[in-house]
Amino acid sequence: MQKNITIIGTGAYGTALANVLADKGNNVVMYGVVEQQVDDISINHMNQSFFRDLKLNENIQATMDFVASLEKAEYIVLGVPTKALPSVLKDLSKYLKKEVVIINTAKGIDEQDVDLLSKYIINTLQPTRYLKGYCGLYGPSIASEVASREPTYVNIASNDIELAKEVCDVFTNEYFFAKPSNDLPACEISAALKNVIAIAAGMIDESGLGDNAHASLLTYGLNEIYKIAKVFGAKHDSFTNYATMGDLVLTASSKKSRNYTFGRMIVQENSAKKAREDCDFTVEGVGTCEVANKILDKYHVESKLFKVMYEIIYQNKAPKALLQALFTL
Ligand SMILES: NC(=O)C1=CN([C@@H]2O[C@H](COP(=O)(O)OP(=O)(O)OC[C@H]3O[C@@H](n4cnc5c(N)ncnc54)[C@H](O)[C@@H]3O)[C@@H](O)[C@H]2O)C=CC1
Ligand SMILES: O=C(CO)COP(=O)(O)O
Repeated sequence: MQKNITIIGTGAYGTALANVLADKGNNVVMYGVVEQQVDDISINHMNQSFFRDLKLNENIQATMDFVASLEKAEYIVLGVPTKALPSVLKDLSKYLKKEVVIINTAKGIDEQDVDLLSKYIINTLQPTRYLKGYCGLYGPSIASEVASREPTYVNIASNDIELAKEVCDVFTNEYFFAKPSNDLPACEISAALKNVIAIAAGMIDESGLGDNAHASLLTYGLNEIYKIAKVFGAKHDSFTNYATMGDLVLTASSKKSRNYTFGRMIVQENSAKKAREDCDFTVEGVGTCEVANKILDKYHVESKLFKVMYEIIYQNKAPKALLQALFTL
């Protein structure tokens, strides 16, 4: 049945998911803060800031009016980067007037409490009494491929498995396949941490270490992610699904990944500081690397990989320290 869905954010992923949901026959409204993107979507049925001349589903509407965008919403997709969530949640708390299901796509960790992002979102919205349920959508899904209607599998994770199944039905169409998971901590911690491994993979590949080293890093990285996710209650069985292994393999191997590309820039410029200054696109792994370091301290978890990535990105350690940490005795 047709659902009323509002997507917050007219960026790459929000737009790709708007297309998925509209192709399924849902009513989709996008809320954006960049006038040129909002106009491009509603007038030209394109979002050329991210997808050049790709034609989007013509039924997608876009607006800069936050209150109007929420009017009919039954489901709200959070399609903004982690750092934009506090302001979006503040506005939602103020303007929500009816019950909604929240579907978060931001891949991050709550920096303030060093805890699950889902906890932060739920705790912020629960006092409104309009939070009907919460899911996270994670998986190997480069936005441009999703927008081009290339086949993609993701997990919809929720503590309420019946809700996860319901939301899977809302998203699944002939090229986008959503599968339910009840392991929110595994899916969301992995979705965040894999971006740091993707930066490391870009560094390893740009250093010309070869495919063996690349695969070794991914294996090492998946084990380190599990070690950290366990602290939040993640189950080992969940580490072969789309949100965990799938997204790690993709993001740490694809030249279309921004985190991976940023890792290559670090080696090209021989400085993470310089790469950060030159980087003008969203790289969630940079912020996540800092919170990951706080997790190691707070929960007394040891991780050579996350530690050295923190030192490289935040403490000016030379990029070659990654190779020394992982590939020397
Ligand atoms: N791009 C991709 O392939 C995928 C991205 N993701 C995740 O989705 C999240 C969003 O990423 P992207 O869409 O790629 O980022 P993006 O950089 O393409 O777009 C971010 C959008 O958020 C908007 N925005 C920022 N603050 C806002 C606010 N307060 N209110 C409304 N809109 C606001 C910006 O105007 C921009 O349109 C990230 O956490 C990312 O890791 C997940 C899967 C795939
Ligand atoms: O998370 C992603 C694919 O699933 C997108 O990765 P990047 O943010 O590195 O482009």
